[in-house]
Amino acid sequence: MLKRVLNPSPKLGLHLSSQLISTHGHLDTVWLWGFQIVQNATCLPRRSEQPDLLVIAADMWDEWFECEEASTLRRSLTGAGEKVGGGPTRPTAKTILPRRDAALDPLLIAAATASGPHVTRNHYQHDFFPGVMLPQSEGSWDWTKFTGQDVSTKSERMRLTRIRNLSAPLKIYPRTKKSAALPLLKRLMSGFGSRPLLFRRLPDLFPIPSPALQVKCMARTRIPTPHGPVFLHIYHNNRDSKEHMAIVVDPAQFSGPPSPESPPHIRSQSLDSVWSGDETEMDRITRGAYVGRLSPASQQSSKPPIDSHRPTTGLSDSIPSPLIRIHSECFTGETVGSMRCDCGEQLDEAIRLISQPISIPSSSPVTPPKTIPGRGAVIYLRQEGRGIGLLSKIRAYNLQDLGHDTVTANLMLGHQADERGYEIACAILRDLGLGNSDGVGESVRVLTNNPDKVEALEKEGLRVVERVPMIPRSWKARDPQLLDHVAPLQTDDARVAGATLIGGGAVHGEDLDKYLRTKVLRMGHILPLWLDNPEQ
Ligand SMILES: Nc1nc2c(ncn2[C@@H]2O[C@H](COP(=O)(O)OP(=O)(O)OP(=O)(O)O)[C@@H](O)[C@H]2O)c(=O)[nH]1
Repeated sequence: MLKRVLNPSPKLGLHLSSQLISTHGHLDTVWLWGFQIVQNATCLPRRSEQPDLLVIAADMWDEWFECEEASTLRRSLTGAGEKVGGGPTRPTAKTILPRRDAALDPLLIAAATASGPHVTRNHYQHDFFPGVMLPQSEGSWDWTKFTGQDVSTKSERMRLTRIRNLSAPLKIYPRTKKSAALPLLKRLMSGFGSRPLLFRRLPDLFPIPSPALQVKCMARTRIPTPHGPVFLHIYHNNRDSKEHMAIVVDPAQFSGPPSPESPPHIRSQSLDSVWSGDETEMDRITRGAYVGRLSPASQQSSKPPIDSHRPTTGLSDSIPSPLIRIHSECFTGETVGSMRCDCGEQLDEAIRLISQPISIPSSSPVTPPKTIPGRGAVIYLRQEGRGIGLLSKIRAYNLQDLGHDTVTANLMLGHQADERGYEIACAILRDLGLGNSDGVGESVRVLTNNPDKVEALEKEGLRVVERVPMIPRSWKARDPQLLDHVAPLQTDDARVAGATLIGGGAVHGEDLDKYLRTKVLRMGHILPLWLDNPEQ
């Protein structure tokens, strides 16, 4: 029954669930999960993600609300009894929208109801399905009806006209608290049939408590880099479907367990824990829960609780806190080698700085200082384009070429200047025993010029003992005095260029200068501004 009401076109719904969830992580908005319920009401919650949107034919409302599946759904969403909060309010004529077609078109529904203003008609065409414009492709908007006939038929011509209408130039919808896309939704739905549809965000219907954030390290492995070995950790979480990462620098782990005077190893608690009673040694080793360096001759799985999670209160004050960086994904800067920004360079520089050996002064004048390997981590968050996504960032670049700066370009596209969040990063840091939250774990030094980042970390309860600036390499090259700002200090001659940074060395150029100036002048980044012309 629920299936019939919510999903008049099961084939379409199934396709959406599987394809969009797997390939369009940034669209994990409401309606998708709504469609998941449609497919199988018993599959909730999937990795604790909750649906937000329910699409239902208005004339089926009463029937749906009374049916057994709806009760099950309500119970599974709210974890409470049947009549939660008196139930949803009855639809009124005002809130009912005319239906556009006999079969629901989830692509349009998605476009119209996903909350971001980035979801425009253009977005619908280009992003949801690569083949959406091709009538013959499987991605055409209603392939349940697709019979392979050519476009000379009347219905095909009408459909193509509709699609063309949708390709009007990009229009920016202001971001509002509720769905910014309602006007778009109304326009999309108008003129197609008369059966009314209801759109309801599930949180409006039932108060759904959002689950506490959890992160879990799914796998870890050793990666040799030009700066030394690192351990790459892949994390899953129950907030989004992205694979965030931690790049841990801690080569001391190759030399056996730490002594009581040396700092603890930086290890993931969730990775080292036992996942199930029947987990074998090989299972643990394969997912990276091993100690030392893995080789054909050395295969020792970690046995929880392992030493790295011991309290650090007895540690010598002369051992500096681990150096960390919270880095946001930048495909253009890190993979393509774009010189519009310095993100690729920053990633490389962060790993280099964290890997620098640490000199610990001796308490006695006769004993020489001790050197320990560098230690810390880069938390690599999949928040491309300061959280607006790659597609919007690319559009923003075109607006920048028209003369707008990075902040204005974001705003013109209906985004905020910065849409990132650091909750997941903090949870990952805690899992690694870093951040000294609630008195557990070490406090950290953070590599950044962005004061908002430090504030966000501190708000999450992490203890930041120092902000270490990141000076762009090209600026350092122009003004050797700037070298003083980087600690631990290394001259450029001693720097090993990261092999992953396309072109190596420092990024530079007019575009980068504009970008960096905007960061300082409009985003409050703490960076001694390099000006070619001090009069400017
Ligand atoms: N929207 C937008 N994002 C950009 C642009 N250039 C780089 N980015 C993104 O900016 C993010 C890096 O953030 P930044 O603001 O450069 O630096 P930060 O991490 O806040 O600060 P630092 O820690 O000092 O580096 C990455 O996700 C990049 O993809 C741009 O022109 N527009």
